[in-house]
Amino acid sequence: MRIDIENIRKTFRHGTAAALAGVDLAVASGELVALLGPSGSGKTTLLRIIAGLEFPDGGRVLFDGEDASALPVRDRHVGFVFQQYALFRHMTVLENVAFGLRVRPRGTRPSDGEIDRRVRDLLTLVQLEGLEGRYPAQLSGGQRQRVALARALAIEPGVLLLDEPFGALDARVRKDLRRWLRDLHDRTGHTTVFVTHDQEEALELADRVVVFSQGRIEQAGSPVEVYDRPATPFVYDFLGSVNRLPVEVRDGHVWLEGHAQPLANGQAVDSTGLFTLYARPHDLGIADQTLPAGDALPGIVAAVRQAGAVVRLDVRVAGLDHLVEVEVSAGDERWRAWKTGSPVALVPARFDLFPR
Ligand SMILES: Nc1ncnc2c1ncn2[C@@H]1O[C@H](COP(=O)(O)OP(=O)(O)OP(=O)(O)O)[C@@H](O)[C@H]1O
Repeated sequence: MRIDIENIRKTFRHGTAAALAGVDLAVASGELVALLGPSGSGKTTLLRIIAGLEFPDGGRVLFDGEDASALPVRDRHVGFVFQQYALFRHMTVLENVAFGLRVRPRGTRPSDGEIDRRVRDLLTLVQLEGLEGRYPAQLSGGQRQRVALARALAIEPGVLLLDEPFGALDARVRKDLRRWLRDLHDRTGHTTVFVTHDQEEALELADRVVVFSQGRIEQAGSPVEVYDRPATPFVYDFLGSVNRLPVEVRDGHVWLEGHAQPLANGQAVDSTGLFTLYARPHDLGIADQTLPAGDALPGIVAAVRQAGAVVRLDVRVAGLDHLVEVEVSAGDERWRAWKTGSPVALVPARFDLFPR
């Protein structure tokens, strides 16, 4: 099922600012989309509006081109897993998953045999065969999440909505469930929208990441797009580490304030004025001292840390009140020669400039 969200606005009665200040988003049928953003940015409100648990002040939600804005939850055919809608404690796994089908009106309710067959198929799909008779208290956190997903899938929804589905679980289980959910999605092809404030979860799991800030979409794009080509300083900061350098652009070159040597290895820049240069630690190269340094920024190594396959350096640059973070591959053997106090020359291989 395709979802179109058109100019959705919502202000809560006691809220000071708009929870959603005009949001447009199209989710293609079968797409897996992550809504990512800091706490309070409006992600859950949008998910609840898609589900029909909340109504907007303005704007429309369309399912497959049909206006669903006025439809109540039960007529939207959405399956959802919200943290506050926990499993029923007094029901077994089997009963929990069957619940959505059993409460259907007589005319549309499948037979008992059909419900049983469907529930057992789903438990196989979520890899919980053999646990049908257990109660939620007798399951691990990850198993409970999978029961909740099976329960959401049981009604054969057109859309699956997940609010921080793995939020309360430890890192290891989250990682396993993430891989499992991606696999499940690829097999079932449900249009899925999930909310997370975990960047890694969004980047690893989703086809498309929608970054929220203060009730607005900052950027929507593939994980590679939002990570490698952030549209705004906010997206740069929110998705991973970034260095910010105060620079001036003149004569087609980038100059760090107070430095006589241009930066950026001769890359032509056509604007002029004062900017902040944004560069990820792994996009800052270290010039080989045996070659002419070219346009590079001299600095002194303040710390070297190896973390598995990467090596992180903190570099002190004259005139900057913070250290510059650089990341190189541990496969680059040069790092073994770098010690605290070593002189190095930084070259931003890839960067963005935002006006100050
Ligand atoms: N029922 C409500 N009544 C009043 N204000 C609300 C209500 N629900 C949400 N808000 C406010 O709307 C804004 C957006 O909240 P929302 O829950 O959508 O954010 P979120 O991005 O999902 O955050 P989190 O990651 O913390 O869940 C916040 O300022 C929040 O305080």
